[in-house]
Amino acid sequence: MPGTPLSSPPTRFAYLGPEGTFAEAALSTVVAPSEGARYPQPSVAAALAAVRSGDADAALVPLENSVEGSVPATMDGLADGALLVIGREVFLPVTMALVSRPGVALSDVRSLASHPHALAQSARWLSANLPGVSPLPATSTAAAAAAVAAGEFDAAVCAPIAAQRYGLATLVDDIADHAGAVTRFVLVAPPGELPPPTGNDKTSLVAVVGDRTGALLELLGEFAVRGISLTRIESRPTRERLGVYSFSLDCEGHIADARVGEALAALHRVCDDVRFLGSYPRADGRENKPVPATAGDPAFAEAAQWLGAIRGTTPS
Ligand SMILES: O=C(O)C(=O)C[C@]1(C(=O)O)C=C[C@@H](O)C=C1
Repeated sequence: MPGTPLSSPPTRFAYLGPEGTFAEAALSTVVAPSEGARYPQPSVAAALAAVRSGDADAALVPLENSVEGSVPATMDGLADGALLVIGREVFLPVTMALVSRPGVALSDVRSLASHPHALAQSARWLSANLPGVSPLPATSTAAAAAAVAAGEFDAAVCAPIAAQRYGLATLVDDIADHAGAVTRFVLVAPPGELPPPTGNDKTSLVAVVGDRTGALLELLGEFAVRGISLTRIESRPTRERLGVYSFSLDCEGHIADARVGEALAALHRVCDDVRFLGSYPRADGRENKPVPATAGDPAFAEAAQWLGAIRGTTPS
């Protein structure tokens, strides 16, 4: 079937670097550090570009966080440019450590940096405990740790592994405002062969709806009438003009399932544009909702046969 990255296993992996990011930790859950080559990139856009140019086979990029929401660079990077398809999702629990050079005390911290998502996840702690310090954005949590090691800032918010990687000392080992935060990463690659259906899959897509009454309801209806549950939906500007949006969404099921295939075909008819971003095994430890008997593959096959018999195209 046309479409997944992982049938010829990727061996060259791009990820949001430098070494010590949460993205690297997520990649290690997909492929052992000893297997394959890893190419840390300065940004999500650069990681996606490395795959599009053929310098890497696949990229592991953050898609959303349970506290801070979606990662716009990934949403937009997958919605635009040459098609990249998700072959796998990874959920990584994230712990935010406050780190500094050895010998620096919390009371010495005058400057601090991290990835905006990490700063947002620790915002309350930082304003309560470092009220005079204005946090500065870095391209990643590990980039902030490396900058602290280089003397550019006094402290960084990063993964505990980044402190080890850059020889930093941990001032406070967990400053996250919400315990149990999780970041969802996706492994993307050029279209190839799809991962086979497992019975517990998700499908991702981006749909651009026209500026007309009921367009979003129409989009949602195509899923609802086929018994398909959505697991995420959010809007992004298309950047064309105000009022025209694309919807990035995940639904339960695999494109090989009749109901999902038919829903996407219906979207293709009613939306201005639909980009299929992959069907892959669900990895958040949850089970897809039971599919009503009227929405299962046998029901679709039986209905197609019934229609074919009426039209005289298949035997009754
Ligand atoms: O900076 C990193 O370490 C990343 O992997 C990026 C990222 C993100 O984009 O959300 C990943 C997980 C954390 O939520 C904070 C930052």
